[in-house]
Amino acid sequence: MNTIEVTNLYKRYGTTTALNGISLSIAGGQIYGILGPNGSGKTTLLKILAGILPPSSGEVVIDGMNLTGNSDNIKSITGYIPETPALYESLTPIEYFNFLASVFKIEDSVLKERINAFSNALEIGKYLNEFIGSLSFGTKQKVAIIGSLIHDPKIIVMDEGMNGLDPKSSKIIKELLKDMTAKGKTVIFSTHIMEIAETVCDTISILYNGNIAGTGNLDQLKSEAGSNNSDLEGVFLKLTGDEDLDNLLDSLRESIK
Ligand SMILES: Nc1ncnc2c1ncn2[C@@H]1O[C@H](COP(=O)(O)OP(=O)(O)OP(=O)(O)O)[C@@H](O)[C@H]1O
Repeated sequence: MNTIEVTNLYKRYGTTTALNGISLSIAGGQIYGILGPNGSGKTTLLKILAGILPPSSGEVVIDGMNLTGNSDNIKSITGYIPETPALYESLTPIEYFNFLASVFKIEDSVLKERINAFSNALEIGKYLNEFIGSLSFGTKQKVAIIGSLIHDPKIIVMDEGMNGLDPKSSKIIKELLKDMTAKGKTVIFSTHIMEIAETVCDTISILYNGNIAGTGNLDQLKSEAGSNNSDLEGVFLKLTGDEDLDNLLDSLRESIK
């Protein structure tokens, strides 16, 4: 069974159509990448999948539950890492994790074990009692990631969640995501970093102007784009309209000489 079925999904903000009737099937136990140029609808899609933004129309079924009327249940099985961590600056990470533990009813001993394991792996032990507002962007991102995983969610939704992480932490998170999918969990994440998408994702969907421009593994995307010799960047550019790239570069070079 697919963990997530999206059918004919639309999201409109006033006169802007951010998602233009997209359909997707996301099988469980895989890492699913959402790529797309700026403004193509990635954040909108991920927020809808995380149950924090209502669609305008269309159907989303997650783990057998229709999103409409079940967003609380869906939130309880989902961990969402936003593009920019929205954390309580006046709490310490420990206070923030304790708050989440009370929301998700996590036992003390389990909570302690998870905090220890995550904070050792991501090397944030010395910041656990500092105010979140005083932490660097990358450390806040680590706190947000730990917070989103603290209730052991079945589905992890990351919006450019590896932004700001140093190479070691990024490697640890990538390995952790692979371990999680090996245990049957599903990870959906957006990124602009082709290397991450290419090395981590089992399946990739490329969004363009609120539509799906292509879906599949790298080989399937290459044949969809008709560019068998390209890497993911080449495929991405092909599927998202690279026709005027040379003209844009030429006129830029003209203007800076
Ligand atoms: N709250 C909002 N109100 C009005 N328009 C919005 C809102 N959020 C997003 N949009 C618009 O919807 C479209 C899709 O935006 P979205 O943030 O989903 O794209 P994205 O692919 O995540 O972009 P980026 O790569 O820049 O983060 C854009 O045209 C954007 O301006």
